[in-house]
Amino acid sequence: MAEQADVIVIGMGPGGEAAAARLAQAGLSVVGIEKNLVGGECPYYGCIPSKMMIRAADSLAEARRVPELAGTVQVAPDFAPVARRIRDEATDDWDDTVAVERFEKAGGRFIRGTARITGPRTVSVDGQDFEAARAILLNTGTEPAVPPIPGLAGTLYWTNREAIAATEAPESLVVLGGGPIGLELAQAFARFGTRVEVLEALEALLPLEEPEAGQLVQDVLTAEGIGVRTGTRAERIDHDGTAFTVTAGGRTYTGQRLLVATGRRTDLAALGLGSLGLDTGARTVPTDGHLRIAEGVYAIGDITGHGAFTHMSMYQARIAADHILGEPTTGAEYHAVPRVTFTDPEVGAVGLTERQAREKDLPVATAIAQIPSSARGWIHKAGNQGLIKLVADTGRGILVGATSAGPTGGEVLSMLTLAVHERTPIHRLRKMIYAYPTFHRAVEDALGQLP
Ligand SMILES: Cc1cc2nc3c(=O)[nH]c(=O)nc-3n(C[C@H](O)[C@H](O)[C@H](O)COP(=O)(O)OP(=O)(O)OC[C@H]3O[C@@H](n4cnc5c(N)ncnc54)[C@H](O)[C@@H]3O)c2cc1C
Ligand SMILES: NC(=O)c1ccc[n+]([C@@H]2O[C@H](COP(=O)([O-])OP(=O)(O)OC[C@H]3O[C@@H](n4cnc5c(N)ncnc54)[C@H](O)[C@@H]3O)[C@@H](O)[C@H]2O)c1
Repeated sequence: MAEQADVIVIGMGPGGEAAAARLAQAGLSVVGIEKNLVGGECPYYGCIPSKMMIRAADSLAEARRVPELAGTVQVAPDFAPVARRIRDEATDDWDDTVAVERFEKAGGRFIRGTARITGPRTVSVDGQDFEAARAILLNTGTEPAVPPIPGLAGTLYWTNREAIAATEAPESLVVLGGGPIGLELAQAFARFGTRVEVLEALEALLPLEEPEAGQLVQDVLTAEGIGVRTGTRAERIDHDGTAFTVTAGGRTYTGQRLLVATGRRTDLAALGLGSLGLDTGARTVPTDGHLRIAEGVYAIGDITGHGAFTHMSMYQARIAADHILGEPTTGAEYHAVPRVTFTDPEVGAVGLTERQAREKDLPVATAIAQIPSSARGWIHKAGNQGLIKLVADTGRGILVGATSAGPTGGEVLSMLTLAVHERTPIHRLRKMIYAYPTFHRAVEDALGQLP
């Protein structure tokens, strides 16, 4: 006999956890099922601990800038406080007791296990059956995608999970993948003294973002002593018990550790989506405006393919929960998705890149302002690399995309996110007052270059 609930939440990543708690607080009976840790990738292996590592690494980089600005300083990196902070403050030693109790206090029923959908309303968890009267909500996220490179399987390579749990910075590290995970961790470890090589298969770092941003990050990483090889796909991995050797493009790269940061994968087949008549071979699930994938079945987060970000998971959770509760909701909009890669300089972006805008056949104009040429960038001096790039739709006279790279580039992004989200006319943006001397005044410089 299946146990009844109003809502069954499968996978409690950031959005699933938030939606499950909200629905329970609203008085629905909610079963939340999680096979690993409540909260998902972000608090235990992703955003939060990686940003703690980056915060510490950036403090070292700032200290190293002192000679150019303010005298002398001796820098002796120690990874122990970072590892301790990640273990004690971020992850509670990878223990989710507090999160489980928070959900239970909200009125939810928690089940630890791997769930599988068995029908439009039914779910099975390791032999235990549940039936949802109102909705099933999927938030099962992604796992590291490990490419089938000869020699890799069976070695003790790192994914983000092992890198985040590191107790010391390795002497040397080869990073496969020049996306956000690879670059954030490459720079953080390098600033602690690790000798780092980054191998990226495509011709640019951060290939999904503007090429100017990828080039900027490549220049900065190279200047910091990180080896960056673009257009370099790993062909073979050897491990002799102490070091990894990666063969790529006729050369070899050696590291005490190997970080595989080559993207993420979903496993929709294992979730039982076939029982809903959905394509189990797909990497993501198509959702309607209210995040439904079938009548009474909702999906949120990375599996929806609208951007693998915690803020996307939380945004979609709000809409799905509103809809399940029958509250008014306008549906999801994706024209102004912000994202920030927390390298130094931070690379923030929103909406379309120039290439995406041209692929949509929009009448496109672009403008770039360099941060070092702005008053604040010039004052800032050491560590001032960055740029603002705007992508305008000249037909509608609005910004459809923007990149903000630089010191606090992710914070400067906020005004650009608002402009793209609200489709604010460019002539209105030009009439705003921009505080002097801020980094965001470079936005005004770039606006001035648009036709
Ligand atoms: C190193 C790193 C750094 C990142 N930094 C940032 C950042 O700075 N900012 C940002 O916005 N994003 C960042 N991300 C991305 C972010 O972590 C994810 O987008 C975020 O966690 C949202 O994912 P999700 O909601 O889809 O679910 P996830 O967080 O992936 O959680 C899904 C949960 O579902 C569970 N699950 C899966 N299948 C089942 C099943 N069948 N039964 C029961 N449970 C199941 C899993 O165990 C997991 O706990 C980072 C990711 C990584 C790896
Ligand atoms: N700050 C943030 O918001 C943040 C930080 C980290 C991760 N994330 C999220 O997590 C997701 C996954 O990040 P990611 O960096 O793993 O994935 P990604 O897909 O963005 O980047 C992976 C990179 O690896 C390269 N690659 C693939 N196979 C390769 C090979 N064999 N050899 C060398 N390079 C190879 C790809 O060309 C790509 O550039 C991102 O899409 C992002 O949404 C976000």
